[in-house]
Amino acid sequence: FRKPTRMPPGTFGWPVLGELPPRSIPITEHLRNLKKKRGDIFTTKWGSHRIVVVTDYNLIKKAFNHPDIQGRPAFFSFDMFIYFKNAGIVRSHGSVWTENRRFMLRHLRDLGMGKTALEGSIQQEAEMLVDHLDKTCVGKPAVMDHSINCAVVNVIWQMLASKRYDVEDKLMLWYSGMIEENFAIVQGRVFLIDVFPWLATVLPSFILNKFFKVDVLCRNRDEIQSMFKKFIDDHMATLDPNNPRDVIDQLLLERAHRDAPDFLTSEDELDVTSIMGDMFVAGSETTSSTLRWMILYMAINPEIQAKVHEHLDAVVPSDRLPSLNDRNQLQYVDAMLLEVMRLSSLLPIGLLHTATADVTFEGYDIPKGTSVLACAEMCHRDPAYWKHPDKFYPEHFLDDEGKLDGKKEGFLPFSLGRRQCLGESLARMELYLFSTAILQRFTIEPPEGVTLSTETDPSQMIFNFPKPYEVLLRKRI
Ligand code: HEM
Repeated sequence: FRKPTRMPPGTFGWPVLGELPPRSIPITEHLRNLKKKRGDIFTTKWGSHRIVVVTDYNLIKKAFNHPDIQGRPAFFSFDMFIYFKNAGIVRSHGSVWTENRRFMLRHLRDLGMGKTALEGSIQQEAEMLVDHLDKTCVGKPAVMDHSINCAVVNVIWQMLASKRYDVEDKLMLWYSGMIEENFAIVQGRVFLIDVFPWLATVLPSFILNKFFKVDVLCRNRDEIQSMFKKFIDDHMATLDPNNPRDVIDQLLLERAHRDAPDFLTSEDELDVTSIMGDMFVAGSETTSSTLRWMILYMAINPEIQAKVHEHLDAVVPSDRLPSLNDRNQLQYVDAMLLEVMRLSSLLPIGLLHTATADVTFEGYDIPKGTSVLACAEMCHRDPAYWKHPDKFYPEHFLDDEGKLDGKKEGFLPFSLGRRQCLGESLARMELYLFSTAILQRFTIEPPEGVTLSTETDPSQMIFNFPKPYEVLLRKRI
């Protein structure tokens, strides 16, 4: 229970409990309080997990590039989705992670991530989204949720399985509902099992189900697994090795070299379904929540919205959607989007890494198995990097000549280093194309008499999701 002296300053707190973060204040505020007493790098303990917290941008960069700080902690609510095996990308480690990550990066590149090949499918979704909002939300207070999720999820469906679903499609509604339910459970009481993993083995199943909703998570996981398996079987039955259609085809062709062409080992099958699940989970709620933040910040900052409209109107004719070709002339819009990501800090503490060997870092010991936590939101609000840390100020990302400066010190919404977000280019492209399509068509306002707030729920530690809100859309073109 006692912290080894050569670990960074701090304490392991109470026996068994450690120093659990209070759920009544935001996690960044809690860590900022500890930093004041302990410094830029310090030790804490959440239940059974020893954690080294890194608050300084340059130290985070160094830590997350360290080859032995690339593992993931064993968290029940994460690992149950891969049946406690080493599979997929987000939660895998060692050679499984290296191979799967390399595969996905290569194929996303081949499919044109960050370039123009995906542009058409994102624009198609953007057009359907604005048409849907036009029909259902104009002129009255409306909640922006399912249709935005649907547009973003369709981009992933198209990329993985050459499929898309309408906003009212049963499968889309079922899938979105299930993902929403999983996020709510994972950010809730199940955190206690994450930090005290032994609870899962000692508590009777009726308590695990009643209080932690473990049965709901397991049911959702198994249903998603069967759906993915069906897609894999359909792809296997129609696969043309000379003409791969999508990521599933590419994955099957890659795995087929290992065995017979129409056969996947159960290990490979779990790996393929886990990669699919990772792309959906990591790539949908993140992007759609950032879009919801953008809409909220635009409603709250009408002068900035007016400036975005001015830039869009000057560059893009009203009879077509904004495209990647316009992007160079719409640097203010990109700066606005980066500012949305800075202030919202969707993943305030990123995803935890783990030391896979004993590491010496900055003169301190980080024993094997210790987690390393990067304080992204703290960097995003640090006055050392930002002129107006708590203000919505797109100029943070523009130089004196109004040119975009997107690689700012202190900015890490996609994390840094070897495990940096794999979908960053895709996410940036989606945020740009969806946001410009929405802002070209609509003006966003708070409903009359309503003051919108950017406050988040402090009990949600992993994601800073915007609280549900309503806005008023007015048609511009
Ligand atoms: C605004 C949108 C997004 C944000 C803010 C975001 C942020 C992040 C962050 C902070 C991490 C953790 C990196 C680390 O462990 O250090 C991450 C990992 C990851 N992201 Fe994203 N992400 C976004 C969109 C996407 C998209 C669109 C995809 C793919 C379709 C994606 C796929 C992944 C994957 C696979 C990982 C795990 C990487 C690994 O463990 O090697 N993300 N993301």
